Amino acid sequence: MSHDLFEAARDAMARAYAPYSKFPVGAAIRADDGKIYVGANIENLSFPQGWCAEPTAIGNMVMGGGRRIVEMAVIAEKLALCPPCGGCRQKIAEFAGPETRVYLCDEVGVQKTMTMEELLPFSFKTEMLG
Ligand SMILES: O=c1ccn([C@H]2C[C@H](O)[C@@H](CO)O2)c(=O)[nH]1
Ligand SMILES: [Zn+2]
Repeated sequence: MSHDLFEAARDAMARAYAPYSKFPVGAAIRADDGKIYVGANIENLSFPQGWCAEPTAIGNMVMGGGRRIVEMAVIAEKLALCPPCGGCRQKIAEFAGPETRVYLCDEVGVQKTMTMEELLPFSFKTEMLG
């Protein structure tokens, strides 16, 4: 992964709105249009109404004209690694393939690389709709 994706995720993390958890998360997507789309978690006083960094980045990608995730970086301030939560894995999978790589980063750089198949094995597939 090139350094620009990591730096984009780190910059996005700095813009997180996480006054309740104090757990800022940043995400950066390199999309099929060649652009980088970023997101951070955005919390709410009504706690369940807040959302994760990954869907912010996905929303920015879709609205910006990107359609597929080529690769993605996720970073959190307080953990060595921030594995995407279950809901985020399903959301990422919608725009990714089994070999799409997700880079789990700390403030130094990429610490772990995972494929979507590793993050979300035996996932619900469109074929199952019949
Ligand atoms: O994959 C994840 C997991 C958690 N969070 C956010 C949600 C919440 O604002 C904070 C603490 O759970 O971290 C993310 O952004 N992405
Ligand atoms: Zn999540």
